[in-house]
Amino acid sequence: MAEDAGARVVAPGAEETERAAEAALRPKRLEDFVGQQVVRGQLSVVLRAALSRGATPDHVLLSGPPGLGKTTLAMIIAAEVDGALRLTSGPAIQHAGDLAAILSSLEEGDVLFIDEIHRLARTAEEMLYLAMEDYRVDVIVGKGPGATSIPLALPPFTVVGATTRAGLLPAPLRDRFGFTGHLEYYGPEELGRIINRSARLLGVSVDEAAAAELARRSRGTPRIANRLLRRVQDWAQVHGTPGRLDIEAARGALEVFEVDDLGLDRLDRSVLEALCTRFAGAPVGLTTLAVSVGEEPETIETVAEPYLFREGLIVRTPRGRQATAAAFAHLGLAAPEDGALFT
Ligand SMILES: Nc1ncnc2c1ncn2[C@@H]1O[C@H](COP(=O)(O)OP(=O)(O)OP(=O)(O)O)[C@@H](O)[C@H]1O
Ligand SMILES: [Mg+2]
Repeated sequence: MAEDAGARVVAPGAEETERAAEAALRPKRLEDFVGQQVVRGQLSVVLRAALSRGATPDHVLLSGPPGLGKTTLAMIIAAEVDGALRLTSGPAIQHAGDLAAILSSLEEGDVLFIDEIHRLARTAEEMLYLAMEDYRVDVIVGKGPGATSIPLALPPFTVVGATTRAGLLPAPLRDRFGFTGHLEYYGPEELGRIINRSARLLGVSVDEAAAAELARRSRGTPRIANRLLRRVQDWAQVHGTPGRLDIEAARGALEVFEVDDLGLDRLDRSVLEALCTRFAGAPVGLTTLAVSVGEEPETIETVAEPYLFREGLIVRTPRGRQATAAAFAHLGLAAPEDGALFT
């Protein structure tokens, strides 16, 4: 999700240059992880049970839109069970051999984090099934007809998979995770807590009104909340009092960086505009919509749509995506009167 994050301040993807800033704000333990009550509670039981049994915890799958804390939770899991964290990702594993090399170097109690696990190569997927279920990997030695496969036993370890597209995971892979946590968008109160925590870590003071304004406009996403906070810090540095983030600084930064009243970014708005204006409120297929706003269908589906659905700005009908009356209202447009709208 890193492609276009630089262009839009509220894009939920993480950019390379932002990694350090993000790492500094990442909670390290489960108790510092704000919100996600359900997943946090479930994970806490899974981890504590394993710890008290002296066993490695079951494999964990984390799914949800970008920026909600999947990578953060993977790191927390490793810290909580005191296991070494090994990081890789679906796209980084081009061949089964790449995965075999990683698996055969694992040590007991390691936590293997596989980001974007839905993009794993098919051959690697099959190898992973075996490794997750039987703690075994078949290493192929030699080439052609003379190649032989040598089974290698692996020490017990935990796979933590992360995906923005749980629906794309083949069922056999999904079934090998003992626990699946679905991360949901955060509410304003939780985002407010995250903003206050981050401000403390950044050594700036943010007043209540400013924190509330940022929380409301962070698109339910901690990554965006933290990013907006840093932009407000910039604004205060240039136009206000350095280190003092008040409502004026918050509003100033939000205006400069074009974050609208609902926290929608340019992509969100261009999706809404296409649905409301170009297609006049009629249902539109995903591919047509993607072409119309000049983005990949996957980006529309994983980055923009989940939040627009949640906010009731669009609905999915059997004939495609459709803008709601709330979308027309948000754009300041009159909704069509012929009852064509879904809601
Ligand atoms: N519950 C939380 N409490 C505090 N901070 C959080 C929380 N969740 C996420 N963050 C912050 O948001 C940032 C983004 O989180 P993270 O990288 O874990 O998202 P992700 O789900 O892995 O996103 P992606 O799908 O893009 O990989 C982190 O830097 C972290 O500081
Ligand atoms: Mg991540």
